[in-house]
Amino acid sequence: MRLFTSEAMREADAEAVRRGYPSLLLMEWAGMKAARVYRELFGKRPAVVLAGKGNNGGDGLVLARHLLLEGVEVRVHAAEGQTGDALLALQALLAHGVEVRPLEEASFRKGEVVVDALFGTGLKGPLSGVYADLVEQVNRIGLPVLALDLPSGLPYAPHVRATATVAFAAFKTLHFLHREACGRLFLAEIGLPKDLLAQVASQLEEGLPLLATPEALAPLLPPRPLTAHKGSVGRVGILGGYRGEGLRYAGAPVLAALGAYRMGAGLVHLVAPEGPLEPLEAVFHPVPSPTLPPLKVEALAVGMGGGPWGKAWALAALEARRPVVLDADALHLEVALAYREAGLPAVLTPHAGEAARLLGTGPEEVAQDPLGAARALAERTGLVVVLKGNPTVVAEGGRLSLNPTGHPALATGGTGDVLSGAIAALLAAGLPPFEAARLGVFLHGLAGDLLGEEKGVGLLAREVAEALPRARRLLEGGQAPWPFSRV
Ligand SMILES: NC(=O)C1=CN([C@@H]2O[C@H](COP(=O)(O)OP(=O)(O)OC[C@H]3O[C@@H](n4cnc5c(N)ncnc54)[C@H](OP(=O)(O)O)[C@@H]3O)[C@@H](O)[C@H]2O)[C@@H](O)CC1
Ligand SMILES: [K+]
Repeated sequence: MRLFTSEAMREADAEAVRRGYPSLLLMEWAGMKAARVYRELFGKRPAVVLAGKGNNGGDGLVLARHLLLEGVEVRVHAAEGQTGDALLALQALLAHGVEVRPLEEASFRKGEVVVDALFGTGLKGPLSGVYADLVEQVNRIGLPVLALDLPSGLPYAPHVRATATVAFAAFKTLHFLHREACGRLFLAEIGLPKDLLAQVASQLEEGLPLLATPEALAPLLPPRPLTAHKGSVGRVGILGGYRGEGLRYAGAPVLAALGAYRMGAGLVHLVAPEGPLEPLEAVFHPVPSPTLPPLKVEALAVGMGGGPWGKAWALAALEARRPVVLDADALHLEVALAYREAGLPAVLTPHAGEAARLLGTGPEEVAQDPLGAARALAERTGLVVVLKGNPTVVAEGGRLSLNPTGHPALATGGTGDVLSGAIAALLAAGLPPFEAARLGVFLHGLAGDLLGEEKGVGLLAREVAEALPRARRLLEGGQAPWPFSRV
């Protein structure tokens, strides 16, 4: 599924009009579908609708009319100065005898639901003055909020924090970059000519990001035939760990090994300094320094807990000439460029801080624009980039994919090591790096979701590895939960 930008959405709107499709019909459907979501979530609770003067406000005025017709008590506060379709929506509402009061006089009553129809895709900069005050008041007041198309103010601050958001025609990247502000997500089809969105998406020079959906990912799962044996389904080498200068990183490679096995690896070779013999299922290659012993593997994960050895591990692993996941201490520009030079498929898995170091910017800049940062790093290195965060972004060249799974409980030591091992297992099973990264990230996030729901905060990384088979089975069985509902 493609995620639209505001510009792409405007282009879709314009293309519909060029084809002779009346835009008022789109607005009518949008308001009607939003009213349907309102009734589903809030029944007959009274509504207070806040409408801007643009088309987002127009959608809100249509919703007000539909709620009214269904017997819901509605109060409306609207900005002045509607034109075009929004003006027609206002006239239709006034014809029902509804009083429309100024936005400045907006007030809120106990038991009401706020409908946020102030701004959608047409917002051009941060809110200020009366709009900023209103949005802050809505957030403070604690009533449930249904946002139309986008929570008003996004991507800037302040913005509405909604209970639920109904996206019209397509999801926008903002919905998945700001999940917390959107609440529950609904996608409303609003009657655009059938092939139009796909046509607009295909014409854009800079491709639209993908959303990683169960539908797209399930077919990538490596098959497990009856004849499978441990040498036929992917063998993984893990190179990591560090011992010296009063420091010892022993756990990270073990967690990566668990991630690989739980993602279905047939055999894991663990190359690490002398340490605990875990997991029992691995083949151990204790080494006194970062070197590459002869290994029969189809893919490698390198760098977890490597500390000052990280770069040496990564450069040594070049000799294996296998697809590789480069994580943590192996993340250096020089290393990435060496893999590119060697023509070896590699997946880099930085968090915001590591990505900032590789790009020569600050973590704040990366967090502000994760799509741009992931794309820039993928272009600079020529490799696949998994920029970990909420959401995690996977990039390869100009291709971008946002991941909708993942739980705040995953923010704990070692979960990144599990992810590296899991992606390496998928590489070893033969998936191309972009696909291995998308699938690994999705299942790792889903494992976190399952555990987060059951146990809440306080997970151990090894538990995330243990939950990977359950996540995989849900995806295989077509039961991986959708991150949204359609109306
Ligand atoms: N695409 C589709 O297929 C369909 C789209 N639909 C709907 O249309 C929505 C987009 O509508 P839109 O383009 O009219 O923009 P919208 O979000 O209402 O805001 C524009 C207004 O905001 C103002 N304004 C801007 N920045 C500001 C600021 N910082 N601070 C203060 N004011 C600011 C700006 O003022 P101006 O700059 O023009 O003076 C203008 O008045 C979309 O989200 C969806 O809900 C549906 O109806 C069905 C089909
Ligand atoms: K809105």
